[in-house]
Amino acid sequence: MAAMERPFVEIDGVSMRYGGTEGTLALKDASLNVGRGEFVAVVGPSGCGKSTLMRLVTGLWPCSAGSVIVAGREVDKPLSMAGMAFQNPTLLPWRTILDNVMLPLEVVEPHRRQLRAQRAMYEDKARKLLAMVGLAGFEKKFAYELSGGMQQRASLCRALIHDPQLLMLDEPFGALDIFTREDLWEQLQQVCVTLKPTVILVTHDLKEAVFLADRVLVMSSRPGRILAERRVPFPRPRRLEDTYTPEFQALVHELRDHISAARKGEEIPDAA
Ligand SMILES: Nc1ncnc2c1ncn2[C@@H]1O[C@H](COP(=O)(O)OP(=O)(O)OP(=O)(O)O)[C@@H](O)[C@H]1O
Repeated sequence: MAAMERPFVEIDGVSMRYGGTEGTLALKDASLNVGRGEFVAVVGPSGCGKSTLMRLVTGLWPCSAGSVIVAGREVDKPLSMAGMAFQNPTLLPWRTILDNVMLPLEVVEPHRRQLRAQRAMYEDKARKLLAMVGLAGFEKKFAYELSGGMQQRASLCRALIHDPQLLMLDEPFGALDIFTREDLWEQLQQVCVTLKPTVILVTHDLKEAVFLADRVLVMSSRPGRILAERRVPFPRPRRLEDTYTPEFQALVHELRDHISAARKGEEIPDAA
């Protein structure tokens, strides 16, 4: 039998308290693993610690207890290998869209070293990513000239430009209308099928979680920990029409029941 591959992200017994011993306990004894190339969605009640979990995995905050290991290494500083996109696209207003997308290349090695000599190659790559999300022709525009959805697509390209092995998405489509959001789900799915990064997506949208993820993890109310997980059995590529099937809707409802129970501090016994 082939040896089991070590998970790409290993979170073991992590606790996190903001603001000293009397501060807010955001996470308590949270554990989860994510396989290399796996797409995991994290859902849960508001304020349960989802964004905190993202900050720990990317090394933006240290954990108070437990360990976070990514690609076999303990995370003890910000992870440059991760690509990140958040609810707010945070594009720099004085840079063109192309230059915004290329920003991580100025920071992350080995790209930083190679950028000057290979600028044309990197620009070509940025253009291809922009084209993949429907932004061909907008390279020289500034953020204020783009709609919110277009800015969000550009921020997704910026998260992907340095071929991140790990993609961390914290409600990246939360501020968008449903049509733009669904459009971006399909584009993100396409990007993931092509580039195969390991992805952790935080979302409040259960349909989004089931459409995109290989596995959905449900967190408890604060202090957060993983209460339940569901593997999403639907084959890829998934189509928006699939979201109307009884199987898809049943899974969304099951996750909703878990979150309702979590909000009341209850736990649904695992049927599996
Ligand atoms: N910088 C901070 N300082 C102090 N407390 C914080 C800080 N960031 C988050 N918290 C607290 O930690 C808890 C978890 O916050 P977090 O943002 O991780 O939750 P979340 O699940 O992402 O929330 P939401 O779903 O509403 O976005 C909350 O009670 C929040 O008030």
